Amino acid sequence: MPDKLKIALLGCGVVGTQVARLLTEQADDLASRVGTPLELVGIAVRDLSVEREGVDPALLTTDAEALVAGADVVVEVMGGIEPPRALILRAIEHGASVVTANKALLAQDGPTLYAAADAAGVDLYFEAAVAGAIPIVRPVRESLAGDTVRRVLGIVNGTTNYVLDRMATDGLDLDQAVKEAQALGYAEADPTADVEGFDAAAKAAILASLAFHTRVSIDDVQREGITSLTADDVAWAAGTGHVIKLLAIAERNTGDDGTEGIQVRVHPALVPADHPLAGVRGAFNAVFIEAEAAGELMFYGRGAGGAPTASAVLGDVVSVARHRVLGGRGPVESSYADLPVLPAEAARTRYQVRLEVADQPGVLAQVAAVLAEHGVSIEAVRQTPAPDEHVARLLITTHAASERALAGTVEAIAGLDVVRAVVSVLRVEGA
Ligand SMILES: NC(=O)C1=CN([C@@H]2O[C@H](COP(=O)(O)OP(=O)(O)OC[C@H]3O[C@@H](n4cnc5c(N)ncnc54)[C@H](O)[C@@H]3O)[C@@H](O)[C@H]2O)C=CC1
Ligand SMILES: N[C@@H](CC=O)C(=O)O
Ligand code: NA
Repeated sequence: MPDKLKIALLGCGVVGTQVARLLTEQADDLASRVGTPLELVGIAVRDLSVEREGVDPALLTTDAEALVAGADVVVEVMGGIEPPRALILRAIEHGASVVTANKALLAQDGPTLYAAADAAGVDLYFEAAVAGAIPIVRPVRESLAGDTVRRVLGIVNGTTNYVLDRMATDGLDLDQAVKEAQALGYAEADPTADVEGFDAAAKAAILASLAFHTRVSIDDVQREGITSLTADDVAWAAGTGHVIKLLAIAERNTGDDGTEGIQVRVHPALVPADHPLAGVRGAFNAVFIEAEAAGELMFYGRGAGGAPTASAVLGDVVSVARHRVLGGRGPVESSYADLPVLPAEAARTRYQVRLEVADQPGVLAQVAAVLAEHGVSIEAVRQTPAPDEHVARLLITTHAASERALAGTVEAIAGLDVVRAVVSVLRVEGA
């Protein structure tokens, strides 16, 4: 048994500071759980002069390469693609186990890192990369390894969930709610990765790879953010018994030509108010899984923040450290299925389409005819009063239709003389 394990920490920001704190404060407990002491031997930072609360300045270094070369376990919480990618590969080359929270890197180039870890026989763990503190990587990779996952629906971005929640509860518009999220430290100064769905898309790619035993990169994920949503959309959703959530969706599906594959997408969707995901408020995350034998499962908790994310990182550190003490490595994600990622247009969903039309006889028949021509079946139509007596507002809910059919339908409806505006088109999920 090694007399201690040397831990190198790369990055000392929101997450890294908390990882350093927990490694120091819980040193005795961690040593007991692992079977040998964990010694934090250094922390790679950009700027040595920045004061970091609770962090021993003597541990700081700007030489990340040298730090990595001497470590047993490397914890990467720098973020971004380079230098983390090169440093992780270097750590693996030196025989170190790696723990990372870097979803952007894993979603872009995970297979290179997994292959390197396999070749070197070391662990590469990343629980914090998906839904922060929520144990989801390990349950999907290990606990559900004997089952067949059909579908994963996740609220995996805390910033956008907070923003949508504030729009729903207090009628804030998007900009106001984003500013609030920034003030509370949820959103970055540049919130693009959150509000445009890139962060959720990276997590969707990782989750889909694990759930379906295949390889999905962020480029395979159809992505739409929340920036086109208005306070009116959110209020309408409530009026129809729904809440709007930014969902990461990964599901098995069959393409138009009968090909079995998967679809992975991120977009805002109407979720029925009685669905478990509808109750996920504020900056919380949740992942809802439908598996053949297990049925429905939901994992809920904090998906962001220094301490919650550090909790997931430390859990991984203990796991990989235990493997080093006992010899060998832990379970890895299996990737054998080689399921194709099906084109987005073949995805089938129910939709709510809101229209403003001329309030005159025959309008409904014209709109219904267009839907019928495109093979889109209507589930319900509701007419609501409009401020102008010559205008009617229609809310059409469809049965499941393909994205392609719906897009053609909406284009044709927008071209009708009697249609003043297509106010919104939203998918309905989880019904
Ligand atoms: N903050 C959160 O709530 C969560 C973060 N993550 C992931 O954790 C990672 C870290 O995130 P945060 O701590 O929020 O970021 P941060 O920006 O607060 O901290 C990153 C730290 O790494 C340092 N750094 C960056 N490049 C460096 C370089 N070349 N050399 C030396 N130091 C360098 C920065 O100076 C900074 O101290 C990211 O991959 C992020 O996606 C994952 C889940 C939640
Ligand atoms: N920006 C993310 C946090 C990290 O995963 C979020 O808002 O959820
Ligand atoms: Na997690």
